[in-house]
This record gives sequence, structure tokens and C-alpha cells, in this order.
Amino acid sequence: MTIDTPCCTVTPFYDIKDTPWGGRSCFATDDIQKNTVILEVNDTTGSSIQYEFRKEVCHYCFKYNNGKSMKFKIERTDIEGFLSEDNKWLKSHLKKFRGAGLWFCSSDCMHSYLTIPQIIDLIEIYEILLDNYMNKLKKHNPDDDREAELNSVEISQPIIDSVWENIRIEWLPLIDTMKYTKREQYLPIISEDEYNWARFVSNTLFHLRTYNKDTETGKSFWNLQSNELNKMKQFPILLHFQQLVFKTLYILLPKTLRVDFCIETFRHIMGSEYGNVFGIWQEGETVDSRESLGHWVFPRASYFNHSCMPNITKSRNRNTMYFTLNEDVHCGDELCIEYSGILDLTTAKRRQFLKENWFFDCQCRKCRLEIQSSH
Ligand SMILES: C[S@@+](CC[C@H](N)C(=O)[O-])C[C@H]1O[C@@H](n2cnc3c(N)ncnc32)[C@H](O)[C@@H]1O
Repeated sequence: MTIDTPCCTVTPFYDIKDTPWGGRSCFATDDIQKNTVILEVNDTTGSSIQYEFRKEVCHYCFKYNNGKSMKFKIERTDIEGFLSEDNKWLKSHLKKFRGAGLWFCSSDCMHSYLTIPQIIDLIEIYEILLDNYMNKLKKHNPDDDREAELNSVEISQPIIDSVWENIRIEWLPLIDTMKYTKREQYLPIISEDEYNWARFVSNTLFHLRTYNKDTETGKSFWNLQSNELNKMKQFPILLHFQQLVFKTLYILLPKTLRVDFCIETFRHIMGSEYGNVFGIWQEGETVDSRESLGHWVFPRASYFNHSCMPNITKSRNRNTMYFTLNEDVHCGDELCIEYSGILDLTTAKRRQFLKENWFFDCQCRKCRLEIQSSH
């Protein structure tokens, strides 16, 4: 994937430009006053709630009620009227509908979710994945005994590329020639994490139908930087894990979502998630005590670099994120957020954290000054 710059016009408040220190970054196009909201986004291309919080977080507004289960689940009767000819699997499994692994805080949120155009296609794949996961839950997962082995494989770009090339030339043609019933025998047993990632990728495929390459959100998404190699070098097991998620989706995705599904799209969804994702945090709590409920991708907001002295504060209200200036800025100033709630750490610890978790040597103004003054 080539990275272009500038990728698109996200807002009149800033331009996205190349920097010598940290890829592309955002620069104010004018003097702008403190407290100005320079970006407001609710156009996520993919979101996921952590498995352990799946019943405790509203899948529409992301409300979390201190560990209490959400009361509203979709029933068969709520979706019957939405089914089309394309939702063959869901039609034939409607009697056993489990609720697609979705919980809501109110009937308003549930009904707002159901009015998202063609949401039935996403509900269908969620239900298929849930059904597959539950049916295999009691089977032994061979990967449970192989974690150390899978985490010790060597990782390099040619190795990653050749694994995917093998899937392309051997596994895909094998599956493509089989009848659907036979393909099921090739479904891998997946873990809770892999199930959750399969949901995240499905969610992204669903949103990318709306945010196609002609939209600002779509353009921003396809231009996101991928951190596939860095992340896999740190966690080699991810190479295996991604193959299982890909194979599961390749076999299970219904027609409605499989049109644009291919190895390249899958790798970009996963690779750009590492390093561009925002946490969905519990609202109203301090940085130290809030729960991390899940994560989501807002491509238009993914061009802010990190600074240890950020001039933007991030916040969330329901399913919208706001980026607000916390100081006056001048035309040409770099506009930065902070990535991980680490501002209280010492320079060395902050930089180590960013290196290990975000794979970069922080070149922000504060780090540069602190390093210079320590010499
Ligand atoms: C969310 S993206 C930000 C946009 C990115 N610069 C780009 O061109 O796509 C995060 C990546 O930007 C770079 N980055 C962000 N903040 C940085 C900093 N303070 N110093 C160096 N690189 C930084 C790192 O490569 C990081 O993985």
C-alpha cells in the first residue's frame, strides 16, 4: 500500500502535510482560539467491544453502567421485516436467532441501531460468527498448547508476504472449488479473541460499503499507515491468528459482505488498526480509573501525531469523538493529540512506552527539548 500525502481535505482548520520527523501530520491553516472543536467524527469505519464487556456495553451509544448487563437484545421479531433475498443464512436460522451478540442500554438505542441502512447484513454475519463460535466452544483448540511456539516464529516482510501468497495460490483455489457444506470442514477452531477480530473485520467491511473510495472517510481509510510488520515483530503469533480470522471470514461471509473481501483488504484492515485505533473509554472517569471498553477507527482523525505536550484534547460523547484545542494556536503550528495517557511519566519511560506500544521514537517538541537539555 502506497501512502500519499496530503490524503484528503479533512477540515478547513488544518492541512495534512509530510514531516521529516513523523510521517504525515496536521498543521493549523490559521490562528485558532483555545476551545475550538477542530474535528468532530462519528464516521467510524470499524469498532469492536471487548469480549469481556460484550453484555455490559451498549452497542449503539457505548454506554457502560459499571458492570451491569444491558437489558435490551434484538429478538427474531425485530428483524423479520428487514430480511431480504440476500440474507439466506439468517432466514433459514431465524428460529434459533441468538441476538447476534449485541446488547443495548435502551429500546431507543436498539431501534436506532436497527434503522442503520442495511444493518441486517451486519447482524447476519455477527449471528453466523456467533453460531460458529458457540458450536465449537467445547472442542479443544490446538493453539492453546502452541502459544510459545507460535510466538517464536521469525517475522520479516518477505515471510509475512509468502504466508499470504501461499494462502492465495493454495488455500483459496481449494476452497473456491468446494460446495458450501464441504467448506465448513476447513473452518478453523478460533479463540474468543479471534472471534472478536472476525466481528471487527466484518464491521469494517460493512462500513466500507458506505465509506467507499470516493468519500473523504474512505480515502482517509485507504491511506492509513499500516503497522503490520512492527506489530507482528513484537507479537509473532499474530501472523497465525490473522490467518485463522481470514479463513473463518472467507468461508463464512455471506454474499452481501464478501464482494470486496480479499487478502489485501483484510491485511489493510488489520495492519492499519495497529497504530491508528482509538480506545472506547468509559465516560466520566479519570484516565487512571476508566475501563477500556473496546476500540474504534476514525480514519479522518488518524492523521494527528502524538505529542507529550498536546494542543488537542480528545473526548467522546456516545458514538462521536471530539478534538478540541486546549490552547490558542498559530497558523502553521503542528496539531497533536496524546496517544496513551502517559504524560505523567518521565521522558525516558514515556519514550520507551511509545516505542514498545506504538513503534516510534517520539520526536515531539517536548521530547526534543528534554533530550537537548539533558545533553
Ligand atoms: C495515527 S498515525 C499518525 C499519522 C502518521 N504520521 C501517518 O503518516 O499516517 C501514528 C503514526 O505516526 C507516527 N508518529 C506519530 N507521532 C509521532 C511522534 N511524536 N514522533 C514520531 N513519529 C510519530 C508514527 O509512525 C505512528 O505510528
